Amino acid sequence: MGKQHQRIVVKVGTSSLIYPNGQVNLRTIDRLAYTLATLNHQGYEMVLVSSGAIGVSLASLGLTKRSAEIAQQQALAAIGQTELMRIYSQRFLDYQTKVGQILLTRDVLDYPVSRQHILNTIETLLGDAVVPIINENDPVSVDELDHHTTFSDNDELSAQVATKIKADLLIVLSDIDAFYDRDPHKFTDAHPIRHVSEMTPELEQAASGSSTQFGTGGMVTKLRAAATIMQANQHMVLCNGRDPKIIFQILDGNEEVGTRFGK
Ligand SMILES: Nc1ncnc2c1ncn2[C@@H]1O[C@H](COP(=O)(O)OP(=O)(O)O)[C@@H](O)[C@H]1O
Ligand SMILES: N[C@@H](CCC(=O)OP(=O)(O)O)C(=O)O
Repeated sequence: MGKQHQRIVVKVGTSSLIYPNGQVNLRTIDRLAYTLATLNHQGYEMVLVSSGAIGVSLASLGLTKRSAEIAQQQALAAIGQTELMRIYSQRFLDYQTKVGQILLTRDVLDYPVSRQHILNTIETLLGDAVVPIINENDPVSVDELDHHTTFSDNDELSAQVATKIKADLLIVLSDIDAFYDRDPHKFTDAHPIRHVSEMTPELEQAASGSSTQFGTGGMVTKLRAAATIMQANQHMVLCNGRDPKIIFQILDGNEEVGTRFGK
């Protein structure tokens, strides 16, 4: 790895952005902004796929649990997305970097015309050294019989974006150090796997769902994202988002950090 990676997509999950007590983790968000802005100044093209709209909304409303009702969740996302972007644009501006918001549904990337418009927008933002911040457009994402607009998860969304914009690397920041041979939150003897060069049924069996309060997809969706990336002959690193400065180590070629997916 190293400097040949010029276009980087970073995905950050809710469990990195929200403390277990429900408060917004401003420390991580600040370090994320610092890291991406620094790399942007060094000439990397940085794209951020950020979850957290619902988590930030729950925090601002003083709630601890998301409602099971779809319309309620969509309303929460509508409230939280503006707050999330307010925090990001403020922090990135502290580091002299502008951000632009892009909200996507699956159909937008599936249809060639809308896909091309989105790609043009992202290219233009990157050309102007602006960091696109992408999330699913939750208030309009629904799965009905003949109308599939949802990504299963932001892990999937980040992999779709990374393949469409031909990113050199997708970095998935989670609340866990690496992909393990089984869920380390359930098994204390789990071992980290440092490099995955091909998907196997054993690896798929090792991945289970989220065991945190606010995360959604767990390792299952991260492994699916990795499969999408590897099919496109691209690369992905899964690592701990506690301190996003870990991204510097990854780009410096430190192979002891997280799990690398790809040849
Ligand atoms: N094989 C595995 N290796 C690592 N983590 C796993 C594994 N299987 C399940 N997990 C769980 O996946 C969680 C991360 O997913 P999730 O909570 O959805 O986070 P995020 O908000 O970052 O998307 C971990 O905290 C862990 O409990
Ligand atoms: N679009 C949702 C995120 C859904 C999601 O994929 O969350 P996560 O598993 O934390 O990456 C939100 O912003 O709350």
